Amino acid sequence: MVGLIVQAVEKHPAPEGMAYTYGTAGFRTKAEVLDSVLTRVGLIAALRSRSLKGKWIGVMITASHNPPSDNGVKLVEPMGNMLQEDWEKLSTTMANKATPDDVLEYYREIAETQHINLDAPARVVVARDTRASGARLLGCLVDGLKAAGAEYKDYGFLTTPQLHYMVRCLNTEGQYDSYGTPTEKGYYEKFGAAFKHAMKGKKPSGGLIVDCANGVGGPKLNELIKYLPTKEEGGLDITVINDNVIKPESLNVDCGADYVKTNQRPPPSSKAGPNDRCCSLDGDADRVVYYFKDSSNTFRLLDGDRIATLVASFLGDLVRQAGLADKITIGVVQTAYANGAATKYVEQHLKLNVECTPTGVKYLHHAAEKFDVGVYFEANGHGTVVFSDSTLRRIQKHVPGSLGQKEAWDVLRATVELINQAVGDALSDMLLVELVLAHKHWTVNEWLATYDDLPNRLLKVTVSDRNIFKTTDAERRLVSPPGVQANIDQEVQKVRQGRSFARASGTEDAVRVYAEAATRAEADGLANKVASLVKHAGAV
Ligand SMILES: CC(=O)N[C@H]1[C@@H](OP(=O)(O)O)O[C@H](CO)[C@@H](O)[C@@H]1O
Ligand SMILES: [Mg+2]
Repeated sequence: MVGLIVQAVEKHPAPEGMAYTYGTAGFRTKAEVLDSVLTRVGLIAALRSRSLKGKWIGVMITASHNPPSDNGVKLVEPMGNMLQEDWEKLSTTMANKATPDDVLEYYREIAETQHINLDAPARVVVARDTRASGARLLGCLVDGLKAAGAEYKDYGFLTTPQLHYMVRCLNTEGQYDSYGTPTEKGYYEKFGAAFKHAMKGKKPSGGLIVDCANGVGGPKLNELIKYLPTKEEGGLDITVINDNVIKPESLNVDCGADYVKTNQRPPPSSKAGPNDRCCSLDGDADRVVYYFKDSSNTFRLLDGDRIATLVASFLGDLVRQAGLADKITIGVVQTAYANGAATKYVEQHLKLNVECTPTGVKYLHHAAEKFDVGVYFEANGHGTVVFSDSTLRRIQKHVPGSLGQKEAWDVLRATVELINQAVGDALSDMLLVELVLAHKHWTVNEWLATYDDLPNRLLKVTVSDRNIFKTTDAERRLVSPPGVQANIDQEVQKVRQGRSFARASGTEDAVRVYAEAATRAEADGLANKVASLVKHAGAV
């Protein structure tokens, strides 16, 4: 093994002057400087699996919504969760080891400090999105896996959530909590059947246009459609657009969830008419946002906040109608970027608990796990619903007291199956939204009418060192640099329904400023004021 590790690391030398960090989205940067990282990640994945007695660990090669020339890699824990924080640190240190000897030494050090038996089995499952650099990076990863003596399964192209699904299925195979069959067909069958069952013959209103960002979600959605009830059977009428994976240079270019959310407009290629229901996935299909043009041709976005409120209200209704209201509590988890109107709607109208966490799916997921049913979404469309084990048992064991209760209970159980609980999944989330709209007999207009978003603005400010901006209270207040928060508070007081905060981005070299207020002019004015406070404070 020693010789093999040295050989693999020698084959993929680390470029000089690079500092890699395992961040919110794993390692992510220009694809051309990632070879050495992938080989080292192969070693880390093997160690992580060995530390968990040979449980399957996932490795996904993707850079999600980033440009085609980027790529990235992230590790997936056995139940399909994001990598544990202490292993993020080990991964970062390993990725920055320069020479084969340094790598080998650190490999042994991890084994010693983590009490890992290096002869124990290691199992790793791998997949990638459709980027041109994916095949080469897979080769670098496999060199690391082989050198560490890991058994590995390569699923080829998958969406990120599909890979999470495989990991969870492989680790629960044959157990009481078996998640499903660890094959692509198994994934489509599970979610297709759950959708059909939960729909209970309800008819969707109108068709759905799905923009797949020219990413891996395109071919996977085209496959999933084969497992859904057909249009003739009263199923969904889905039109797939931007599903060209033959030209990887078109990935995320003028299309996809990030484009739509950031630019607040449909992809230029969209031919949707007024009130046509549209949604966009991102490049690895773990995010989705809905939108439409209203009768006066105004663009209307239905983002992650809207999906969370829609789903929470539906689950609340089902739990009540099934006679489970006093046994199951539902909570909604958001970040500070959630629109204030969405938070108010959940608290005052849906009468559910809301928790706010720092940015990053791992924080939301963790907070959601504390509720019986935790609905979490970032405003940008990444999220899902998690059910605690005891809640799942309570639902299974429930004895409905009437025919009406039984109907709701049936739909509730099928809805649980439809939700990818391992991780936010654009395909499963999309089916969930379609399910709720069909059950409520709602068009996008009724969905939009549930509350009015406060006008808001998100700005990026470049400063010399963003790390001096430190926050508290789920990133909503600055504690450093001193005095800045007091100035922000003063500006917020000057506008109606004002709220604003500044925090250092975890994925870009910038400070993000968010502001919302009663009117567009007030929101823009507040954002600009706070941005200049940040700029000034960051100039030192
Ligand atoms: C305002 C915003 O959208 N922030 C994004 C962005 O994080 P930043 O730390 O804000 O750069 O990337 C994260 C990873 O994809 C995502 O989880 C998060 O929602
Ligand atoms: Mg993504």
